Amino acid sequence: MFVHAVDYQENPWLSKIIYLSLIFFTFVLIKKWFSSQKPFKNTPPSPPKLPLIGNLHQIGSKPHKNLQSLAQKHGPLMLLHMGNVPLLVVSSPDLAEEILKTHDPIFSNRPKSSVANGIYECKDIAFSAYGEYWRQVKSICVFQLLSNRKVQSFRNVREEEVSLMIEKIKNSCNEKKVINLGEMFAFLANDIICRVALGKKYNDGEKGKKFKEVLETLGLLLGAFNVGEFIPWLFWIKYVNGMDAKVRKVAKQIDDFLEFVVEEHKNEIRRMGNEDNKNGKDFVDVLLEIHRSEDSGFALDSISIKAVILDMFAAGTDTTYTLIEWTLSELIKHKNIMLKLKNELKTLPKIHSTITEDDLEKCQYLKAVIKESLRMHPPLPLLVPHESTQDVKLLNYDISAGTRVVVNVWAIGRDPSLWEDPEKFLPERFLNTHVDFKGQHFQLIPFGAGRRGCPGASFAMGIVELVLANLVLSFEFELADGVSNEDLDMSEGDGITIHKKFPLVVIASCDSTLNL
Ligand code: HEM
Repeated sequence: MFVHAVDYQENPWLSKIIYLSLIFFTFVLIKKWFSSQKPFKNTPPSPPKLPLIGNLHQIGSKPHKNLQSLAQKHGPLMLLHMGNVPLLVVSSPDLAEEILKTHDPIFSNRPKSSVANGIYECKDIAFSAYGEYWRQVKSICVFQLLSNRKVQSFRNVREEEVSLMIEKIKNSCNEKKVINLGEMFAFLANDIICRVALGKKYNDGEKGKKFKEVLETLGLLLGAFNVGEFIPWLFWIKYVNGMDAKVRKVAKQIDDFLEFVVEEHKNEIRRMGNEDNKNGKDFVDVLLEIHRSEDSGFALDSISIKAVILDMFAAGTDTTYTLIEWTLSELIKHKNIMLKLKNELKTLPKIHSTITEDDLEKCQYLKAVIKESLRMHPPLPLLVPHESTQDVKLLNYDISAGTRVVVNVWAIGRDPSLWEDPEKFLPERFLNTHVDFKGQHFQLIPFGAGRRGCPGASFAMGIVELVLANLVLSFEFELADGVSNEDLDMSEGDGITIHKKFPLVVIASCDSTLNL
């Protein structure tokens, strides 16, 4: 076969056709290139970003504060780029409602966390992907572990543990001992959750003590920055900087302890012959019952049981104790508010040596104080990140599937267009209003809202109200080292849960006006 060379000069039409085809082809290529670079999407305003890292450098150690400053410049719906990952930052109640109510099903996924994945393969409630598995474990949590009836059934546990703590503080009064209340609240929250979830405190033995320490490490790891989650080709850094090894170690320690607890429960049930013979079922009992039950229609395997139990500690301890610590700190700092609350507690129909939960229903000022504390010091200032599963429009902006979303609850709580004097602690603003934290009023959503909202709010409130009421009624507090109460340092620490930077350390004296 022989192909002739074409003489273009002899055939001018052919050269024109080739020339036009080339122009057309180049035009198509350029268009394609541009559309792959810029999909002509109307994306929300973004701060300028750096190559490779995007806006990662603007997050800092206090993300809620830095994101608030950025939102003040770029608006309440802002798109950042964390390396390769788009991050939508929401800082107004209306937009929070769009995410957590109007488009809730689209935004109910969680981004994959390599730490949670390394512990129980994200089979817990907080980190599992939105889907059938999450729906099943969340519904077990809402209806069988943390329902109002179940929370009520643990009332004696709360009252006993709070009484024990009050006794401990009373004993320190005579000697004018300096006490670290921050630490006491952490032990209290942990002990209550231990008894409710595992059936006993486990704080005497080595295993229990170690578990508390391991949980603290887990909290740090969950809050630690893992660059590989944002810049995928840097995935190997976690192997070099020791993060992967730490996660494996913590995972093993957690599993050793929870496996031991679950086995103990199984043995006890075997000994009794039937789980129904057991008085007062704890969470492990309830989960084992579902595991065994054939008609629940859901296979709860042993990893899921341990993952759900772990969630109760990881999500419930830190958040609850930090709220108690911030609220008491605000009360100590504001003498007039402390007095007003004391007076409300003293007017309860009957003063017991300790207040019980029945009395608390009537305490409107106590409830207002706690709401004000949640407004100013939401324990999780950025909610837990959500992730969109479909493209969606918000305020006419295009939001792509796979975008991470954080709601800056802290910034909403301090927005001067929503709250008068937002930097002042004024519980009165919550008297005579219906504004509550149960996920209906988007200016106050410290527990989130919608499908992914916190299932532990009433459990936590049961503890927080009881502790504060008893402390305020029973004691006067002064700060150690002669610092005046008004000068109490209210700086925030770092981490996903915001604690006080310096724990609340006080000298307590028994309130002389009470006949205790
Ligand atoms: C003052 C105490 C507490 C606060 C402020 C709090 C706050 C929150 C927040 C903001 C979320 C994420 C909501 C979202 O993603 O939109 C959450 C989720 C969760 N909380 Fe709480 N929480 C508290 C106590 C508790 C307690 C005591 C428990 C259990 C004993 C608990 C269990 C959970 C669980 C399992 C989730 C995950 C829900 C899901 O992803 O579907 N929390 N909490």
